[in-house]
Amino acid sequence: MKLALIQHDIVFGDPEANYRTVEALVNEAQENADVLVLPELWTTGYDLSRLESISDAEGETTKRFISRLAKTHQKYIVAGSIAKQTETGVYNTMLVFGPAGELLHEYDKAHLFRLMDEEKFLTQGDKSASFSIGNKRAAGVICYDIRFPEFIRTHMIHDQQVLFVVAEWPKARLDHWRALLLSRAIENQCYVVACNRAGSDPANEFAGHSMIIGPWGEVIAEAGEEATILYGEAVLDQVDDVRSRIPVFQDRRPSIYDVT
Ligand SMILES: NC(=O)CCC(=O)C(=O)O
Repeated sequence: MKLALIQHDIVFGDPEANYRTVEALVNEAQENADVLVLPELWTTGYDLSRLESISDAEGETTKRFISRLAKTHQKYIVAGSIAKQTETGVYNTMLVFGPAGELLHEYDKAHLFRLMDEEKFLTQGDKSASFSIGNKRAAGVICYDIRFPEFIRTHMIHDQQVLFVVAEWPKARLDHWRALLLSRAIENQCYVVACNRAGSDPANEFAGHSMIIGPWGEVIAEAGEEATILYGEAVLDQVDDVRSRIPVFQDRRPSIYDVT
């Protein structure tokens, strides 16, 4: 699986500008990738107080836009997340498209991050984060979700081999970002493909440092702080090798774990 992680600087509260940037970057990145990944809330950034006017009704505009790009280039696109307006509230929603332009998966961020006021403007979701890319099982979560190992584990126990993470993770906690991603990869013996944004908004400077980590915890590729496209490859058969070397999934004893 050849990957391209589009770590760009999001224009605050300006979906049209962000569509233009993402189209150019997808056109560039697709030449060297099978799967392209975008960051969290890439159409609006964290301009949460204006979501009434700038969020996407049912995600329809973004769905049409990404579907067209996926179909034109015949690639998978893990299209980060967007602010999706619905009758029950605005959700922070991940979209995944296949190479025929088909919507494969939609996931609403389950854990809202109070430090960035998400709970004041967004509604939390409770859908599954698991999906398939071709015949490979995967899961995809959004930023703060990576602080909940029990949530990630429930999405890795059915033979999922890769965990996608899309984020707007601030520079102030870069060390947490790296440690949490490495831990999720090592404990779940899976690839972690994590796309963060670059740049800043009125409240935060963001960390960049998108990462591709292998199932043994090895860093396959890591970006710096600046806007860039990070390329790398995931050899998914290696997941089975690692899981047979240290059979963590067979050795689990869920009957003695009380996480309630
Ligand atoms: N956008 C987010 O969910 C940020 C999460 C974060 O910064 C954290 O420390 O957790």
